[in-house]
This record gives sequence, structure tokens and C-alpha cells, in this order.
Amino acid sequence: MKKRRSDGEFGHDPVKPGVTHKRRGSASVAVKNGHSRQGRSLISNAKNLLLREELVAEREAAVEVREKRLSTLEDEHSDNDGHLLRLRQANSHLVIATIEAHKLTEEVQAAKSKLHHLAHHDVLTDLPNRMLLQDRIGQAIELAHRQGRKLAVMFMDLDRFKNINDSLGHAVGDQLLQSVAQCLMTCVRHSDTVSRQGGDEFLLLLPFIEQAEDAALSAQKILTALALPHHIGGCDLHISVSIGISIYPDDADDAESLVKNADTAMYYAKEKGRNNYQFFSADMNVRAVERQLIETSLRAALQGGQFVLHYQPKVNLDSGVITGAEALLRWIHPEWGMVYPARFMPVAEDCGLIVPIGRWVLREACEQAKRWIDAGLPPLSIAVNISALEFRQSDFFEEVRTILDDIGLDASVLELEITESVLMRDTESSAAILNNLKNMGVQLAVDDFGTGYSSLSYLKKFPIDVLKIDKSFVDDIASGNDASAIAGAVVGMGNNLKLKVIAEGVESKLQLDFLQRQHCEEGQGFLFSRPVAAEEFAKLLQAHGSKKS
Ligand SMILES: Nc1nc2c(ncn2[C@@H]2O[C@@H]3COP(=O)(O)O[C@H]4[C@@H](O)[C@H](n5cnc6c(=O)[nH]c(N)nc65)O[C@@H]4COP(=O)(O)O[C@H]3[C@H]2O)c(=O)[nH]1
Repeated sequence: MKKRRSDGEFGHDPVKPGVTHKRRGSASVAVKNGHSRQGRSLISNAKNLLLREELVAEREAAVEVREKRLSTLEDEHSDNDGHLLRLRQANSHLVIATIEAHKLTEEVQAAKSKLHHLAHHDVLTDLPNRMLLQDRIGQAIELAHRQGRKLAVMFMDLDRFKNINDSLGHAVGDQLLQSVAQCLMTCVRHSDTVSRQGGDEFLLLLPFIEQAEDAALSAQKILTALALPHHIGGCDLHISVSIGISIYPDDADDAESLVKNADTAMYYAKEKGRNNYQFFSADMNVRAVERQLIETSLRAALQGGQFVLHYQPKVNLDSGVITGAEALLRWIHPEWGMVYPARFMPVAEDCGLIVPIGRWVLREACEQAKRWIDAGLPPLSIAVNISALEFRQSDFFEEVRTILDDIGLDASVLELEITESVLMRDTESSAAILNNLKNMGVQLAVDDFGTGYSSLSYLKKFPIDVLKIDKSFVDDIASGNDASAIAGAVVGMGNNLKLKVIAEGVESKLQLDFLQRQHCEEGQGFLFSRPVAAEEFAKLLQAHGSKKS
């Protein structure tokens, strides 16, 4: 009910939706007119009051009915054409909205399945990734267990893929990986799973094998297929693969151990000369444990001062004078004795310890050179090997400068040996680093020259001083005419680039004669001296060093 004012006047109705002021105004006039016709007696006043109250009640009821009707009509949209139209419009909006919602659902579904695919596949090759493979191995193990059957897991690692990646670039490397993926797919059955683990590592699951020999047949098929050339960027690239195989239930009974054991067997295949397959055997784990032991011991070695440097003379082939020394790292282990780089360097490179070890080598070699100079020994250059990881450290140049400054060694005494494949990895940044070093006065040598896929024009763009002809070419000198011709051509190439050429690994008089005939300027090898401790090198230098200072 509406609230009334105490003075008997009608209260002003609060404005309600659907109630117009016009209607309220005419009701009010009607009441006022009636009032003036009834005279002024009390009775008639009372009557009027009652009448007024009835009128008010009636009016309010009418307003309520109308308001109710209006709101019902709005809800139903059915009292005239306009409302029906609104309903129709509402329906068509509903249809459009439903279609849109449907489309959206489809898009969300598509995005979801794309995400799912991405999460389980390798982006480069579209092969199943590690996660999906683990899942499939798990399922295959359950099935093999129920059926009392065997299954095989193969770990495949491309041989020397890094060389191709470094020298031909990552784009070519990626295409080669795609080509390998395609090739592997053609070698397996529909039920098998080929997966890329990352880098140049692939895994293969053979969920149904009768015996281990079945896996050997598949491995042989893969070796043969991969040996064919891969046509990439107008070139024929050749690659091989090392394969390790583990068998369920013989070698392990869970996915993780099967993969780990296949990986161990793959390392063994690498050691056996690459391009072959090996089945896992328990004693291979001993090697894996040794690798782990080397890593732990290397950390202790650095802190415990277990490293020493040996020095191998570089000799002028005409005069026999020692012109320099190459610093070579030795690890004197308290129990194992002297450990050579071949045994620990790959581990140091894998775990990154090569960076602090390399810094120690650089400082120690420079300090030694300074000691020899200060002792008045004949002048020489000191060569230090720089690994890929060291060379790519952002502060490498600063580190070299700091060491030279700290020690007070003339930059021209230091020669840095960097392998061809490291330099060719990223030619632009290599050139920038080399230029900085060159401007400082450091000598730069390309190590293992001739073993990579280098473009000579690129090499010419680097500020290189020295080419070190790889030992494999020097070895060839003794083995026959054709091979000697190649060795001679490599020396000739270095000479034509107007660089100082040093032949590595000279072991015989025959090789020395040949190199002299080819006008190879310097040599290094067991024929002259093995790498020796600093004190012994000082004696060699005293006896065979250049007398001019
Ligand atoms: N059979 C034979 N071998 C000869 C002859 N002349 C020299 N050698 C050996 O050939 C290697 C030459 O060094 P590299 O090519 O730089 O190859 C080096 C180098 O790549 C790496 N390395 C050694 N020391 C360091 C280091 O301080 N830092 C880095 N980054 N790498 C190092 O380890 C490799 C092997 O070093 P080493 O075992 O000292 O082996 C040395 C040396 O002892 C020869 O006439 N016949």
C-alpha cells in the first residue's frame, strides 16, 4: 500500500516503471472535483474520506494490475507484433550465439589437441618426444609382461654430427636431422616408435620381438639405410650412427633403466669406432660409473692442484731451432697416476669444468713462459689449446687480457690454438673475437687444419697467423703416393694462404724429408720430442732454442 501524508493529501506516488504521471494527475483531479460537490458537513466529510480511501485503494489496485500485466508481457513478448518480433530477434541471436559458441568450442578443441600434439612431439622432426616414448615403453612393458614376450629399446646417436653442425651451420644440421628422422621411419614397422630425444639422439622402441637377434636385424637395417647420402642444400651429406640396444626383461624391467642401459651401450658403440651397434651388458655399467667418478674427481683435482702442464717443442724444419712450445695438460691423480687428456677432456667438456680448467692452463702457461723469459732462455712462443666452450665465453677476451696484464707477459708470446670446427661454428662472432685478440697482439693458430668442412675463403677472412696440419695427414705421408699427395696439397694450401704452416705428429725421418720438400715451415712430434715437464723443456730450449733474442 502507498504511504499517505498526515495532512490528508494524497502522497506523491514514487515513480514506478510503467506508471505515467499523466494517469496519476487525472485521478487526482477526479477526486478533487468529487470533493467539492459533497458539501462541508462532518458526515459528508467522513463519507468523502471513506470514498477517497476506496478510490485510492481502487487506483492502487489498478496500477498494480497494470504493472503486473506489463511485466508479464515483457517476459512473454506475446501481446502484439512488436513483442513477437522481439522474440524472433531473440531467437535468431540465440541461433547465432549457439553457432558462435559451437565454433569457439571447435577452435578450443583444435587448440587443445594441437597443444597436446606439441607436448608429445618434437617440433623439428614431428617424431614422438621423450615423454610420449616413455609412456609407450611403459605400456609395451605391461603388455610384454602379460604375454611373456621381449621388447627392445635402441639408443641412436649420430656420429660426428657436431662437426657438420659447426662447419655447415645449424640450418643444414636441422635439415639433416629431419632427413635422418624420415630415413628411420622407413626402417621400422608401424607398431614401432621412433622418437627424437633432442640434439642428435634418437630412440627406437620395438615392442614386439621374439629374440634379441630381431633387434640386431633392425639395427643393421638402420645402419645400412643411414649410410646412403642425404641430399641437403644441393650437397650430399654422409652420416653414420652408433646404436646401443637393451632388451626387456633381460637388461631391465622399467622404462627408465632400459633407456639408460641402451644409452650406455651406445657409448660403447662409439668407443668401438662408431657406425655399429652394441647390446648392453652389465660390465658396461662399470664404464658409466667410471665416467661419473672422473667428473667428481676432476672437481677435486682443480681444487687440489693435481694438474700440471707438459710442453712439446715446435721446431723450425730447416734450422732445427725450437721456436715455441705447446702446453699440454696432464692430471696427476693421487691413485691413478698420470691421466692423459683423452681420458678426462671429454668429461670436462660435457660437464663444463673445461672452463675453469682452461683458465688455469692459460694462466699457468703464461706464467711459465714469463719464468723462462726472465731466466734469460731463448725467446719462444707459448701455445695453449682453447676448447669451444672457453672460446664462446662472453668474457674470454677480457680473461686473456687480464692474465697477460697480471703476469706482465707480452701478448705476442701467447699463441691460442683453436680448432677449425670451433671457428667455423659461428663465423661472424668467431671473427669478432679473433679480431679483438689479434688487435691485442696475440698469435692465432687453427688446430687440426684439414679435418673439418671449412671453406678456405672463410678461413682467409679470419686474422689467422698459423695453420697446424692435422696429424692424420702427416701419418698418410708414410703410407703411399696418393695419400702423400693429399698431405702435400694440404701443406701447399696453407702456404698459399701465406700462413705459417706447422705439421703435427711428425714421427719419422721420412715424414720430415717430405715436409721439408713441401716447404712446411715448422713441425712438432715425437721425432723431435715428446711433451715434457717444464724443467726438461727448459733444457731442450737451452740446447736448441734460437740464439737471437
Ligand atoms: N702419436 C703421436 N702423438 C703426438 C705426437 N706429437 C704430439 N702428439 C700428441 O698429439 C697431441 C697434440 O695436441 P692436440 O692436437 O692439441 O690435441 C690435444 C688437445 O686437443 C687436448 N688438450 C691437451 N691439453 C689441453 C688443454 O690444456 N686445453 C684444451 N682445451 N685441450 C687440451 O688433448 C689432445 C691430446 O693431447 P695429448 O694427449 O697431450 O696429445 C698431444 C701430443 O702429445 C706424435 O708424434 N705422435
